[in-house]
Amino acid sequence: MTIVFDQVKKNYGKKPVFYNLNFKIPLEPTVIGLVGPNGVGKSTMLRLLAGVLEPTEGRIRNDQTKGSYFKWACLHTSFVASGERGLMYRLNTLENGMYFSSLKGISTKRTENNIRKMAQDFNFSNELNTFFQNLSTGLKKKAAILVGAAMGTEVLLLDEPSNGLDIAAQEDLASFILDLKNKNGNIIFISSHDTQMLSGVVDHYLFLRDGQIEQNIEHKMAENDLISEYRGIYKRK
Ligand SMILES: Nc1ncnc2c1ncn2[C@@H]1O[C@H](COP(=O)(O)OP(=O)(O)OP(=O)(O)O)[C@@H](O)[C@H]1O
Repeated sequence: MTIVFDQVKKNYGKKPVFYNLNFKIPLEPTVIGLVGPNGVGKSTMLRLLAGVLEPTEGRIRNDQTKGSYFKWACLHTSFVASGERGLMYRLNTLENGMYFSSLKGISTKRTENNIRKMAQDFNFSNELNTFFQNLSTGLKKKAAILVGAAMGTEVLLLDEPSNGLDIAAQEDLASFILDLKNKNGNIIFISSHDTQMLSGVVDHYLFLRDGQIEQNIEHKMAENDLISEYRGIYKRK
């Protein structure tokens, strides 16, 4: 199964973000890093993949599905927003998991069980019953990632997942992402500026520039190589 971008153009009002995106992403267990400077379109790309945004022109499709991409994406992708947004403030993490699963028509019991299980690996078990509004910034981030992952969709879309996490939580996140890929077979897209986290987990990089994919690098990179590549592409000294 493959997600295909056919001549995708995306504007906000008159402002173009993507001009003419043509690429294919095979849906196999992998971690894909979206990289590029502020404002280049990483979050927009994740939202297009999630079906939250529609292309202004062109089409996104799944090569195995006849219906609309939006319908497929609702059931098969989970988008975890950056910042402290994303979950319902007056629900705890278990309740949030059940709430968002019911919106997607996914088994709430399965999500609840997944959250309890995954929380152990993610060092979050003691926080499961805390209202989202009462969690710290980093713990809100963890809660949102946990809920996204526990819904069990094949594709997980993480927007700046390591922002606000302390050092131990960053390590938890990296091993959590690798487990999702290796044990659950997930396809994980990550938008991030965190070169250390990226170099630890990413198998495939998409460098965005000027409304296009400037470089498509299908292998892991050590952090120094990633930074050199970045400097080369964006002409940073
Ligand atoms: N809802 C919106 N309405 C209008 N313009 C928007 C909207 N969302 C994003 N933009 C603009 O689209 C461009 C791409 O934004 P996007 O958030 O996708 O970039 P990004 O690469 O994720 O940036 P960052 O690294 O700062 O998070 C930016 O110029 C931004 O100002």
